[in-house]
This record gives sequence, C-alpha cells and structure tokens, in this order.
Amino acid sequence: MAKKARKVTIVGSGLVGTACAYSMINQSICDEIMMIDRTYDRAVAHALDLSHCMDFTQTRTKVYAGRLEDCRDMDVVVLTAGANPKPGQTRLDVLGEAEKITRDIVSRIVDGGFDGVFVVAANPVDIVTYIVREVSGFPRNRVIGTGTSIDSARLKTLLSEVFAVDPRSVNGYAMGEHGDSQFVAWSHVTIGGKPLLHILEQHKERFRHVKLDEIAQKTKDAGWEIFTRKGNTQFGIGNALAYIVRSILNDEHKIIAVSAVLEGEYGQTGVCCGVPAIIGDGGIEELLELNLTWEEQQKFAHSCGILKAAIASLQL
Ligand SMILES: NC(=O)C1=CN([C@@H]2O[C@H](COP(=O)(O)OP(=O)(O)OC[C@H]3O[C@@H](n4cnc5c(N)ncnc54)[C@H](O)[C@@H]3O)[C@@H](O)[C@H]2O)C=CC1
Ligand SMILES: CC(=O)C(=O)O
Repeated sequence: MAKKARKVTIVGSGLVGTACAYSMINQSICDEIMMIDRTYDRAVAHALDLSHCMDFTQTRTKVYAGRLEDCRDMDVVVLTAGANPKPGQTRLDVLGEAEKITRDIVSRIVDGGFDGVFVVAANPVDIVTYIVREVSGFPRNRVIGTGTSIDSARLKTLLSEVFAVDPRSVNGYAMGEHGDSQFVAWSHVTIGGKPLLHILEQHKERFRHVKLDEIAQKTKDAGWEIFTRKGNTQFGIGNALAYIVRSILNDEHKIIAVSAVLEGEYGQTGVCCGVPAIIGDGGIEELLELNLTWEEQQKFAHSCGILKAAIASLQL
C-alpha cells in the first residue's frame, strides 16, 4: 500500500535551518526535506551534504533544494530565514528587517498553494509568528512559533542541575515573550509530579541556597550567554523545531510552550506569545489556560503589552 510521504520545507539554510534538518534526519521525523535559501547554492550545498548522512541513519530522508513557490505539497514549512540581533541589540531590534523578509517569503509560499502548518523560529519569534498569521490568512492553529519552548528547555536544564534529576523529570514553562519580558510560571513547575514550591517549603534547610529569581534570570539570559561566546545559537532551537514538527507529523499531542495567537486566552487578544499548547496534526489542537497566580498574571500582561506595542509598529 502506498504511504503518503511526510514532507517538510525549511526556509533559511543557515545555522538554525541546518541544525533543524540534521535533527529531523537523525530522528527519522519525515520522508522529505526541501531546503530553501536566498542564496540558492547554499541550499543546494546543504541539501547535498545532508543527503550524505543517509548511509548512517535508521531511515532514508530525501533532501533537496527548492524554491518558495514549490511548497504546495508540503505538510510543514519551517521558517528560519531572518535577521540575528547584533551585540547590544534585543530580538525586537531586528523586527524591521524580519518583517520585510517574512512578508515576502510567506506571500510567495501561500501564493504557490501551500496549505499545511507554518512553524516559525525567526526572531523576534512572537511578532514574526503574528506576521505569518496575518499575511497567510491561515487559521491560528496552523501558525506556530517556537515561542518559549527553548526557554522552557533551558529552565528544565537549570533545575535538573540544582535538584540532581533528569531534565525530563521536570515539568514547567517559561511563558510570554521569547525575550526579555518572559517569566517562569513557578506555580506550575513540578519535579516528579511534585510542585516545586511545595518541595522548597518542605525542605527549607536542604534547598535554602535555591534562588528562584536567579534561576528565572539565568533562563532568560541563556541565549545571550551562548550568543556572547559564539555569536549564535542553533542546536537547542534545531531540536525544539524538530520536536514540534514531529508532534505535528505523528499527531503526538505533545504539550509544548509555543508562540500562539491568543483569542481571549489569559484575557489577551491580538498578540502571539509563549503558552503551553497541545500540538498534533492540525497544528495547535488546544491552548492550555493555566491557573496563574495574580503576580504571574501581571507578568503575562506586561509581556503581552510589550509585544502589542511592537505589533502596533508593523506595516500590516
Ligand atoms: N526562536 C528562537 O529561539 C531562535 C531563533 N533564532 C533566529 O533564527 C533566525 C536564523 O538564525 P541563524 O540560522 O543563526 O541565521 P543565519 O544567518 O545562519 O541563517 C539565516 C539564513 O536565512 C537566509 N535568508 C535570509 N533572508 C532570506 C530570504 N528572504 N529567503 C530565503 N532565505 C533567506 C540567509 O541567506 C541565511 O542562510 C534568526 O532570526 C535568529 O535570531 C535563532 C536561535 C533561536
Ligand atoms: C537566539 C535566540 O533567540 C535564543 O537562542 O534564545
């Protein structure tokens, strides 16, 4: 019986796009990957290089270069083409350039007949996700930003070191902007199913050195810590993208902190930001509305306010 090939396009064959492709190949996430770049030869070269992985992987993933107009049959388009902030800039500082690039790319992909799910990593990711939704006209479930998925992974890694447990035994989310106004929803962080705040209360002496504000700050600064040393981040986000795409293609219903268009959730509309959501073959199957504390609600509203101000500056 013929099986339908699972096809993914990656727009932007730079560090993030190629890390994502490499991760998907090694995890056998899809059958075909089409690499696209403004510099066509770069996409061709990476496609060739990646296709030589195949003798050493579990399954074959066909990798080739293509163009924006060729995305009609794709299940997922991953957007990594964008501008990187320079030292001293925030992610929001590259919005002008990101807006131009994103508008052009998305309109050409949609005009070419693409009707699948967009997964966005390009920064500032929450605003770029918003732009993709506006330009594509797709329903909100089919436009997903990586949001605070990477920040949540960074949080779990930090907590796993403090509490000497596997990061996958930690559950919890950084929420809001993938940027400086993000916050950790401490009221919903659990370790082995036990609320972190209860653990700290029960074992005051043992964990008196644990400072939640410092961990939240380190979570927020983790990207910059890498950036100042090597000028980019790629592997964590490459895996985050692959994880989201896998949950879509396999209809896994993983709960991931992604950037989603809010339509009344958490009292917010007209903005995209990081919230936990169930990801399946329809894209965002459901947004989870956590019962945040009053202080967390204030932080969420503050983060949305910053993103809304940036959205107001767009040409849309
Ligand atoms: N959301 C997140 O957590 C993260 C987001 N990023 C963002 O991902 C984006 C990509 O980062 P890198 O891969 O490190 O940058 P990069 O500069 O290595 O790659 C970007 C690629 O996009 C291509 N490109 C630019 N404009 C294009 C267009 N109009 N059409 C097709 N291709 C185009 C460039 O030629 C380049 O090959 C940046 O916006 C960066 O800030 C990076 C890391 C984490
Ligand atoms: C670059 C970026 O957004 C990050 O690694 O967090």
